[in-house]
Amino acid sequence: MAEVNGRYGKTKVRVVRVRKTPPKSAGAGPWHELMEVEVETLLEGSFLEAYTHGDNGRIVPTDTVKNTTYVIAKKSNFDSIEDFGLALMRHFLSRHSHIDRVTVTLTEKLWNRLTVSGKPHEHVFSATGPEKRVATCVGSRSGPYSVTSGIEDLKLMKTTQSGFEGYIVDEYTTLPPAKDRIFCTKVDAKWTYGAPLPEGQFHLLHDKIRDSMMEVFAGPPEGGEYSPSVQETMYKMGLRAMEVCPSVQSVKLVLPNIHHFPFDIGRFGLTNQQEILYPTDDPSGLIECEVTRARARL
Ligand SMILES: O=c1[nH]c(=O)c2[nH]c(=O)[nH]c2[nH]1
Repeated sequence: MAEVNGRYGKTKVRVVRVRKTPPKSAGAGPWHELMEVEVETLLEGSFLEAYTHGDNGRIVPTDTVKNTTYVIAKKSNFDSIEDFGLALMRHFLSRHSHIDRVTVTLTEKLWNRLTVSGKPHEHVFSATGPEKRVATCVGSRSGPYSVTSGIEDLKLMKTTQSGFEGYIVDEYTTLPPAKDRIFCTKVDAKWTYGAPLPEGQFHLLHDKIRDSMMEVFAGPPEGGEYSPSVQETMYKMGLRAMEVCPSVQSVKLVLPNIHHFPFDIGRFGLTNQQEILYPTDDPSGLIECEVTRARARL
């Protein structure tokens, strides 16, 4: 005997939504808002006879999943990818009683409103990147809905106030201790909200959490703050995110350490105080951390 489990849906559904609202001032044109998002929706439920017997009677076609993504984009007046994902998830759970669980994963490519002659333009935007906003919304019939939000591909570099010393030295160690080095990384941060979900607030919270983590990475504007390792800095970033947003239950960070080696200009009679460097993409350090809120004692 064999057991079967399966889920299916549509991936890489690309949606651009232009939200059109009335002019902000007399004589101005309508005010547009732009969102570009790639959506993946996966369904689980009582349709396994499609796998075992070729019976498609309980299959919502993946083509319909794609079309529904565009319809919900039009019908639901969402402010954030999280609210879009929740609307899509709720649609499938309420429409089809045999669907038990829906997972919607959204990746937003960011656009900035263009400033022209010092004024924000009503309907012209410039692409930013490679930073992306991401979210995964999971809804099951039996349990609470869950939302994990995050940032991917945000490249950061700190040109001082970082070092790495005091590590294990053995016969294979060549790394010199550093009191001053470059700290360059590409932030992948994911945080999970607890119940009740902050629906309608995700956009604001994203900015608040992102800012709080950037503040920790950077330190104060004058003088910054010394980072003794990627490990310590990312732990503090996770802690701060939970501090500024009480509904965040855990934060997971994955930070590569993108190495920048000082180029040896000493050979030419010049000194190099972390001024002339060569970056290497491969290999990089890869450092992960998950910080979870301690449960209150009963
Ligand atoms: O912040 C760092 N953490 C490490 O674990 C490590 N290892 C290494 O070679 N350089 C660094 N830097």
